[in-house]
Amino acid sequence: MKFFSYSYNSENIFVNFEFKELDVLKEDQTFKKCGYLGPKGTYSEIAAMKYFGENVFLIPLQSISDVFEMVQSKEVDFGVVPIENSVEGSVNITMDLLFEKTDIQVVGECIVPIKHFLLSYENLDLTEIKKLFSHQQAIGQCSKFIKNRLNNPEIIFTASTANACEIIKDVQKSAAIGSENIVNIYNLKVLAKDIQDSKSNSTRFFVIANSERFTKIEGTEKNYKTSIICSPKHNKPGVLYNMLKTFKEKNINLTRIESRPTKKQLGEYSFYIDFEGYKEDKDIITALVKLEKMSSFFKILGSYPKWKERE
Ligand SMILES: O=C(O)C(=O)C[C@]1(C(=O)O)C=C[C@@H](O)C=C1
Repeated sequence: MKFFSYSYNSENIFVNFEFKELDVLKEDQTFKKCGYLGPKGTYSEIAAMKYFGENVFLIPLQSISDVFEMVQSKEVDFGVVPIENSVEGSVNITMDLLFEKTDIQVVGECIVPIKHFLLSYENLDLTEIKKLFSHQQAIGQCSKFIKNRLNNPEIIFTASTANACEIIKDVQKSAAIGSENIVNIYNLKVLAKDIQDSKSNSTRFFVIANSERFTKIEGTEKNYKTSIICSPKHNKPGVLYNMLKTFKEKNINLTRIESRPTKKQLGEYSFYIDFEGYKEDKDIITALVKLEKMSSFFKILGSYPKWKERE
């Protein structure tokens, strides 16, 4: 497995990155390792720093799928992946990998306010931008700004916002959408600030770990959340109603419900449900046992302390 490695000049300005084999890190067991969607300067990195502080060694990876694989193979102890945004909704790749991958547990959540910047290596007027690069989620979160303030640039989706900043280096009259953090890393010019459509734009991230390794992260039981996935056994009237009734019967408060196609047959869905409480609470066990009996697919993703901003 490869990861990004960075070089900086004497003024601490990013000059280059290269891929290195992960083996070089295996020697260093002092820090826990956390993989995230890189390169350096992504919102995923901000989420990882916010969640772990100085307590982990951050390893930028090339895709969300690599983050899952590295956690699965225990090459890293944790992974941080985006799960949903307040404007654009679910991050489908993460949803699908949570469904598909075994040995993965959700052990934490983190919410990051997302403030997008329009960045370039050139001093351009907004209407001079011919090509605009960024992650699909970021482009979606700035759609009004792009439509109203730019002159219909070609839009190119990239693996991440930071990846967009690397690519535009070699493209004339181009700009990227990314975070404020990235400005100094790549020595970019800021063409516009706060360009997201919603002032309260924020993204929720999951912290994942290998289920074999994981021991409970401390929190007071009443402040836990649990995430599950279930697909109803039969497609008949009232199925979803009956599933949700099991939560009402035990007075369990749902905080999110989303669906994804099962990919087997049109019209068949899996439901991703988050609710308050710990997976080993008595009432929650009762509700989940009942729910599992109604499901053709059932998976407890994990219980984790509700996100609280730290002072
Ligand atoms: O590209 C990045 O910077 C990421 O960390 C990915 C990602 C996402 O997939 O939603 C994370 C937060 C923002 O919503 C935009 C992009």
